[in-house]
Amino acid sequence: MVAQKISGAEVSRAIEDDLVAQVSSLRQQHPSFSPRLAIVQVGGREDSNVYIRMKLRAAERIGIQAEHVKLPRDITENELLARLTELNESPAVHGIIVQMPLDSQFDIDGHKVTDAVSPHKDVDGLNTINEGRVATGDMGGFIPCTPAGCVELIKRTGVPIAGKNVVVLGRSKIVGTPVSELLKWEHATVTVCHSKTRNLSEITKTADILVVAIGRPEMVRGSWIKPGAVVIDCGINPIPDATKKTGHRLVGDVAYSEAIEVASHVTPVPNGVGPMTVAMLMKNTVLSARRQLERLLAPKWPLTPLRLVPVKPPPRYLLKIFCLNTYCVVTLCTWF
Ligand SMILES: Nc1nc(=O)c2c([nH]1)NC[C@@H]1CN(c3ccc(C(=O)N[C@@H](CCC(=O)O)C(=O)O)cc3)C=[N+]21
Repeated sequence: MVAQKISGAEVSRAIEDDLVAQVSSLRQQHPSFSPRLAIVQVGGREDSNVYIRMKLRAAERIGIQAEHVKLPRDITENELLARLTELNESPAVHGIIVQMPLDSQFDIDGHKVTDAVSPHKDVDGLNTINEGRVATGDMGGFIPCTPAGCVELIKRTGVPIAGKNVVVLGRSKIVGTPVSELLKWEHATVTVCHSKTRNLSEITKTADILVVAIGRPEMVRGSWIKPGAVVIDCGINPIPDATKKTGHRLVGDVAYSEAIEVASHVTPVPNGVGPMTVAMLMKNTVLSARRQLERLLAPKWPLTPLRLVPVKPPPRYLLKIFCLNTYCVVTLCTWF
């Protein structure tokens, strides 16, 4: 049996076409409105540059204004957090992502950074609030892009997820953990494996659907895969290849040529999960823009007049003086 290749490139194009239509209908209703995405990069990792370029190009194709906020390697944590606050507060920005991993001179806490992005603009779905929503089955926040792309690809195979045995290799914040939760809420029975898991290949052989995100080139061999399984490969590993102009080529975490002989469906690398990550980021950005527009236009009566006046509560000492005054006046009035 030779597996079917699941083309992420094709599916992501279809998603983009749909987004183009959504953006143009938004523009028709509100001509001055444009969805806007800020991509924050600390330092200049070569792989991040490539991914960001992919995101900028996709945004341009769709009609999303993307802004590449490039910050130096020696930026401090506080400066970075301040920059994120500015973007959170800017009404023109609908989506914010901080490209991971940070290429910083300092030891910046990645969780703190992703949590500094407002949950309303967290189109990467990495804020703890959005992660928590996904974990508890509330899909009303933002769903992380690579995991959302994986689920979309599985659904497009037509293979039902409910009741299936899913094995996820990897427990990262960005892929392994959220993809296992999404599939759990799609009613699969999910096993999560990681670096300390014993008898890995025995467990992967039980998977009807195998999702791999471990970052080791071609680690999953054909013999690890159950015949007829769906295999989703999230790995992107450059390996030296003298025949290429760049001196390297990309391989996944799965040995593709072996998997294709055993599985029913396999995602290739490149043109598998990678383009889906980008498409889902664009989808979340358009969703975020629409939500923010709706919030802006929602009728706020009877609070509207109050909102028009920026009311600041008076300082405590003024309140005290006011109370004391009232007390004196009332007391004096009762005396006379
Ligand atoms: N906060 C954050 N959000 C991310 O979404 C995020 C991140 N950090 N860190 C790194 C990963 C990786 N990632 C990819 C984006 C595009 C391709 C992509 O388009 N890949 C092409 C090939 C690209 C190439 O030629 O190198 C493909 O697979 O066909 C892959 C991977 C986003 N990531």
